[in-house]
Amino acid sequence: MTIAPVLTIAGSDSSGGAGVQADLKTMTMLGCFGMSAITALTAQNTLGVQGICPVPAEFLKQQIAAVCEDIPPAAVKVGMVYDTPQILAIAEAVAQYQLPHVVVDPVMVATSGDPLLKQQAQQALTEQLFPLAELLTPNLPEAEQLTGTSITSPPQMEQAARQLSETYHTAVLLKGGHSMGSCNDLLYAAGTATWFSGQRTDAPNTHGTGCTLSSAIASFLAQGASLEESVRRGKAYISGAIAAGLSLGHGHGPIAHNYAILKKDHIT
Ligand SMILES: Nc1ncnc2c1ncn2[C@@H]1O[C@H](COP(=O)(O)OP(=O)(O)O)[C@@H](O)[C@H]1O
Ligand SMILES: Cc1ncc(COP(=O)(O)OP(=O)(O)O)c(N)n1
Repeated sequence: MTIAPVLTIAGSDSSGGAGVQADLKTMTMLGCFGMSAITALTAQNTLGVQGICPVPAEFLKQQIAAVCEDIPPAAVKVGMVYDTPQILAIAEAVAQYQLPHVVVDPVMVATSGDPLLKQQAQQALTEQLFPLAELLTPNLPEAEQLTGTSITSPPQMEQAARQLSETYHTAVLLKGGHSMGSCNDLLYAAGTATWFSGQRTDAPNTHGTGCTLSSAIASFLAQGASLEESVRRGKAYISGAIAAGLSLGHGHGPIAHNYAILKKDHIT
């Protein structure tokens, strides 16, 4: 029996909705073998982030080496990274192990408003990590911060995705979850813009949607799908997991990663 191994390099979310926990659930549900190198422990729930305990860069490197020297991943998702030494360690590992299909979710601030990346590390993230990615998956606030522009319309989304793609020589999926209307995402790859439309589910429970989408795309890439097909299937998975209507916690609750095997009546 063979199964595509996928590595997530990301932070731990104690409440299980985002970060490494969301990534491993996603990879498992999509038929991959999930592996992890943890950048930070967060004390977090649906109301916000109460604490962050970063992992030393040397130990992060040791985790990545332990995985790559034994079970080489077929794709890698990079999520929350905390500081510049961690970013340099990841960039070094990507080069050293020639890691394939690197999907970088530029997590800067949680939806709760809590910062997850040290402010001084943004330059290292864009200069060291972005150019190594096959795909970047910013949300609208992240794309606004990265381009220094305001993005409030589909043409502005196209302009921003193109700017990021040309600056960092990589494909960009600009996610529309933070827009007011439909949840349409834009893939800009090799000079071509492709829209992936999505109906908005009118519910506050979207904790971990970005983590889930990026690890779903990495999972499909690991299984040999093209970038466009991976985004299409990732979008279908995230839409179903949100629409399932899981309701947990007192704030922005998590989504149902295992919706495909749950009976609707059992989702509370
Ligand atoms: N309420 C919603 N209904 C349907 N899809 C959503 C909703 N919120 C976000 N999405 C989708 O979830 C994915 C993650 O997007 P987004 O929430 O913008 O990212 P992030 O979690 O990084 O802030 C995108 O495909 C987006 O369109
Ligand atoms: C440990 C950890 N990593 C990433 C996030 C951000 O998750 P994301 O899916 O981008 O969005 P929200 O959950 O903030 O809506 C996180 N919260 N924790």
